[in-house]
Amino acid sequence: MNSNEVAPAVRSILDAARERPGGDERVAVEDARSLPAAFAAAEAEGRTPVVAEVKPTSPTTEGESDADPVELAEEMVAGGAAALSVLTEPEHFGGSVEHYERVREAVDVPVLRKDFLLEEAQLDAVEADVVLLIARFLGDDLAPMIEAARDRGMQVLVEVHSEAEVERAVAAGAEIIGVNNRDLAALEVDLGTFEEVAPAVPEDATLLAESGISTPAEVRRMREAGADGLLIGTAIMDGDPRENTSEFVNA
Ligand SMILES: O=C(O)c1ccccc1NCC(=O)[C@H](O)[C@H](O)COP(=O)(O)O
Repeated sequence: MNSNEVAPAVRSILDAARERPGGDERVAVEDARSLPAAFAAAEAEGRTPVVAEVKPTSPTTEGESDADPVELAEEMVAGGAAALSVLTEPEHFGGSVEHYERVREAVDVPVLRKDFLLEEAQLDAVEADVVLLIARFLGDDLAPMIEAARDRGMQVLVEVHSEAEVERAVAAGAEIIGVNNRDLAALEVDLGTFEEVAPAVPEDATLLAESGISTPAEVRRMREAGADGLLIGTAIMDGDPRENTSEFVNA
């Protein structure tokens, strides 16, 4: 990976990620909650599968939410979220592993650990149902990181932004794939990215559309393009998280 090809904010995120320590001991997750099963259950109940994100701030957000992550998470679940995503990146997103632990303890849906993981030991910072691994940043380390996460009992969401990255993700063994509409080189969002890249994802993979989804019409657009589920942060955090989640779930 050439970190010069990404926006300065992303370079700063990666520099911080390289410095972050791992856990003291190897974790083993015995009771990981299945993300595909949670999506299937939502579908069976007529809900659009939404992964609602607890995202206190970000490089593209003004200000920082000081709301309690557990209260936010409970509101999102009450609004019908099939799963949650919790930022554990502290420097640029206001997240923490403590937020993750408290949220996972408080809810019974699968919880994605959203971070910029670069080293195997960083998987050991907290027991997680699902971890995000970003194809662009892991290069040849993608397959060993997927294996290391699975060895610990975690599911893996592999994030891609192009057809070439889909091919790499599939070759590395990815079964849950998220197409990020946010270009990490320029931090611009284009929902056309999902429409362009989704056809390259194998039918049997669980496919998520990530980033920039801000209206029910955009949820429907992503679903028509093949999304099994949607990852939505900013548009749920902005205002009433329960009402916002419910609007997307019932899109
Ligand atoms: O959200 C950002 O500003 C951001 C900047 C740099 C790298 C990653 C970033 N976001 C990470 C994410 O994956 C999003 O939090 C997630 O997909 C939700 O996106 P959104 O619904 O647009 O908040």
